[in-house]
Amino acid sequence: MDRERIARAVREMLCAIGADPDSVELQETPRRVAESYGEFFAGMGVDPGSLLVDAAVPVNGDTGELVLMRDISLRSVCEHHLLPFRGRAHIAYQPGERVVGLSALPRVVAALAARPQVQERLGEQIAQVLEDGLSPRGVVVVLEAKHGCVADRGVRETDVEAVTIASRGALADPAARAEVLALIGPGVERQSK
Ligand SMILES: Nc1nc2c(ncn2[C@@H]2O[C@H](COP(=O)(O)OP(=O)(O)OP(=O)(O)O)[C@@H](O)[C@H]2O)c(=O)[nH]1
Ligand SMILES: [Zn+2]
Repeated sequence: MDRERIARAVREMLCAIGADPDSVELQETPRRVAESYGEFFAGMGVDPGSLLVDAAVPVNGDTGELVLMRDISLRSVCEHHLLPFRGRAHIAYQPGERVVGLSALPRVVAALAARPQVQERLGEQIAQVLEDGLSPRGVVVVLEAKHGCVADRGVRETDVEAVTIASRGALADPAARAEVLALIGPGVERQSK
């Protein structure tokens, strides 16, 4: 990633809004924003499938029927406004032959989230990487997120959460999927109310 170029663009934006990028207060801001963008978009160029390649865990056939990782932190950036959206990802799969280390799943989420995204595509991409990498019998990916562009500008709905579902194979069946959704339960914020 070309951080110098990002910093130059941020300097230009500060000028465009009528601020002085050479002031004591703002002179480090282009560099800081460039560093932040380095984090936000660290998934650019990362092959998420490679994160599953060496992640197999030998279970000698004892895969269990369902693996669910609930409440994985989700941080991404919307491609429309370059504003953050964040929340939780829940990933369930019915194993075929392969089971991977649990920590591989948040890594796949993080790699795909660290790009300009829309929530629906992010969910579909996570589901597809699992489908391709694990050959599971079924996959469900549920994302729950609050979007900066919905909360802080535009309609300014500060509490709404977007929930999206992507599913594959046996878990695309509504009855099978309902069991997973029941295990995921209501959103954590609603649980605590
Ligand atoms: N489906 C979907 N929409 C998103 C996502 N992130 C942001 N948006 C929406 O993308 C839309 C962009 O709409 P545009 O009309 O092109 O841009 P805008 O005028 O800035 O949009 P408003 O937010 O409606 O003011 C808005 O409705 C956003 O709320 C996302 O992950 N998925
Ligand atoms: Zn947006």
